[in-house]
Parts: sequence; C-alpha cells; structure tokens
Amino acid sequence: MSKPLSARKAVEAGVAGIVVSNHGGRQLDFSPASISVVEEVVHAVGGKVPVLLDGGVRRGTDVFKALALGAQAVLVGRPVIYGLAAKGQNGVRSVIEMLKNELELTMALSGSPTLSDITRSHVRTQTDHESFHSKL
Ligand SMILES: Cc1cc2nc3c(=O)[nH]c(=O)nc-3n(C[C@H](O)[C@H](O)[C@H](O)COP(=O)(O)O)c2cc1C
Repeated sequence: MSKPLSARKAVEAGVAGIVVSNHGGRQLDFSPASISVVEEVVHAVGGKVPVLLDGGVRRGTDVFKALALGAQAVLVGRPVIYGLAAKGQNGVRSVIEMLKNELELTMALSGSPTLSDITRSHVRTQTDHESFHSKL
C-alpha cells in the first residue's frame, strides 16, 4: 500500500498521529527516504493529525527541510546514540544543542523568526525542479 493511502486509512482508523519512517533505512533496500515522501503523507492526512518524520536527520537544515515540507516535528535516532556512546549524557546534550543551534541559524538566514514562518516556499524538491523545466 502506498504511504499516502495507508496514512489516510490510519487516520480513518483513529490514530492520534503519524510518524513517516523507513526505520532508519535498515530494513528494506530501496525504500524511499522519509524526507522524499513526507509531503505526500502530509497532504493525504490533510491536517487531521500531526505528521512527524524520522530517518537521516543529522543537521539543523534537515529539521528545517522536514518542517518546510509539512512535518510538525522530527525524531532523531542514531545521532543521539552516537553522542551517548562518545560522551554519555553530555554527548546526548551536545547533539541536541547542535541540532537546535543549527536550526536557529537556518531560521535566521532564511528570514524565519518562528517555526510557523517556515513554509513550503523555503525548499525546492526534485519534483519542483522537474515541473519548472517541463514548462520551459
Ligand atoms: C540499532 C537500531 C535498531 C532499530 N530497531 C528498530 C526496530 O526494531 N523497529 C523499528 O521500527 N525501527 C527500528 N530502528 C529505527 C528507529 O526506530 C528510527 O526509525 C531510526 O533510528 C531513525 O533514523 P536515524 O537513526 O537516521 O535518526 C532501529 C534503529 C537503530 C539504529
């Protein structure tokens, strides 16, 4: 079942929210990256429940892109585990602070003073690119 269709069915079944995830890319080779399908899922859900994303969030710019494509929040797996392995609790704190600082810098550089100022117009996807060139 496609992700948008299963997301719609999940909403009909009464879920409180949806996490768009490919399980860290560790299960099925060639499954699409979460960031490449999150917008379709957000569109299918139509604002009825929050949509979160995980998989491959490594920089504040990754958080920014996910929010611009309609995710309400992101989740982080391995970076936090790496921080824990390297420096325990302080390592985890460093990873979270790094992501927060990078997100804030990206917001400042893109003229987005608050999270709700991050909009779809801040990112350009492959589909946008192809659609632009098909009209030339
Ligand atoms: C060591 C490890 C084990 C995981 N085990 C599971 C699992 O059993 N079931 C599952 O749905 N996701 C599992 N995941 C995926 C995480 O729940 C999460 O989706 C992923 O780590 C997020 O991507 P990121 O690590 O790139 O941030 C696992 C991830 C790691 C790194």
